[in-house]
Amino acid sequence: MVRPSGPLFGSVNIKGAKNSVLKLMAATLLAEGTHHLHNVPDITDVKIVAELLRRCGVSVSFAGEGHVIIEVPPTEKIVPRASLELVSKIRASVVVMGPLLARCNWVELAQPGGDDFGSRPIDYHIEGFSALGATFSERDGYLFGRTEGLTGSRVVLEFPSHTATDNILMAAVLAEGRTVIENAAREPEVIDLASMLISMGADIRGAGTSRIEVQGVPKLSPADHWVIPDRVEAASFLAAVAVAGGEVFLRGAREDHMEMLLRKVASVGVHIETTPQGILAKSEGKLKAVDVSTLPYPGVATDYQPLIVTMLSVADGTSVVSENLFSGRFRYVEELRKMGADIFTDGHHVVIRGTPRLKGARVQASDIRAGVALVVAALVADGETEISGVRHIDRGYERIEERLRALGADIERRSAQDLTGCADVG
Ligand SMILES: CC(=O)N[C@H]1[C@@H](OP(=O)(O)OP(=O)(O)OC[C@H]2O[C@@H](n3ccc(=O)[nH]c3=O)[C@H](O)[C@@H]2O)O[C@H](CO)[C@@H](O)[C@@H]1O
Ligand SMILES: C=C(OP(=O)(O)O)C(=O)O
Repeated sequence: MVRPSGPLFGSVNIKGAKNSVLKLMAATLLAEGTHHLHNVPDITDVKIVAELLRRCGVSVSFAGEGHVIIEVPPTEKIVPRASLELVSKIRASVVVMGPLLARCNWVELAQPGGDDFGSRPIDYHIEGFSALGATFSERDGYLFGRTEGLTGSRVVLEFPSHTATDNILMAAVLAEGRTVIENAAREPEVIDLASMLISMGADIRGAGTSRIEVQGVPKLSPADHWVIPDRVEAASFLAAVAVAGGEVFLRGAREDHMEMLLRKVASVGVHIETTPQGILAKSEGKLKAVDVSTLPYPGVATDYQPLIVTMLSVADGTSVVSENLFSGRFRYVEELRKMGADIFTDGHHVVIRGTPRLKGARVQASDIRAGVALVVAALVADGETEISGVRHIDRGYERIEERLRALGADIERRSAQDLTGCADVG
């Protein structure tokens, strides 16, 4: 439940990146022993990957304050299977494939289906593993991968897929010989994964560029690694300040990870100051229209798109936002319309005619960023907004309502029983 709150003030600690930590947890499978991860956010997706690792025979314990201890057994004690129950909860579970194939020479994974915003195939992952010498078969909705031992090869990605790059990288570090990944994803989270793998003894060059070279090593050692800050979480708080106005310090947020977004947000009318400790965002809540296209990193990420559209819904003028990664990522637009946004979609474009205020409504979060975008919209919506499907937000945001409330937002979490008329309350 959100009511308009006026400007936001204060400081918020940006937590560890969801899209990094899930891969780092999977990467621990590559080395026997005790791994330590720090700055791990307390979010549902982390709990699901922890459960997935446990079912593979790994021990995962949460030691408090973002410290997670992962104990990986010898190869013969690892069970390289990921069940439908877990894979269907979190698509990112596909990233256990690379490490399990590399470590155990086989893997069994429930086929990840579509997602909250459309079809998300894994053909690039499979093509990459096949180039390294794995073979695959399918039965009863499960994928079976086998290899006599992975061998380095040249992998050319048709598109710089983020998790395909992570997955192939993790498979390649223990493969025999040299692997080159061409048209690799360049996201900061790929660099974070490569840094952790290098600290474990992997030989990787070029992470963060389109060409990653890996020289396989026979064995890796356990990791002790700090997760990078979550740039999408930082952008979410930034969007909240942009629409509500105020001055908020995003402690830990890294300007070098979100340069293109910061440029766009500045052109919308938000004043940004960067310091080594984080990013200061100031806004009078008076925003200007701007056109935006989503692209792989270093372009403006698709994960920011619902937040950008929400900001532009209350900006002065008409904007066009083009979504170039996921065709189905506009489901929340209908919910923004219920809140009075003057907005329509045309193929992979959304046209937004800004209005000064929105109005409270009963709306439904369809995915993680859509959910948080509706929370942001509700900060400038007259009356009360009831957002259901909050479980999507909890996938990647730690106690979002408490942290927004600490900045002055009027927001509370109610249980399903407290809310009326909602079929699906997260
Ligand atoms: C856990 C995680 O890190 N999730 C992020 C990751 O998802 P994810 O890694 O799944 O997204 P990809 O970068 O793979 O997807 C990019 C595009 O490639 C297509 N594709 C991808 C793989 C494949 O085998 N075949 C194929 O056709 C996808 O359908 C999509 O159109 O990057 C996305 C794009 O920045 C982000 O929105 C997600 O938050
Ligand atoms: C789409 C996202 O995540 P996932 O790929 O895990 O669904 C996201 O983080 O915005």
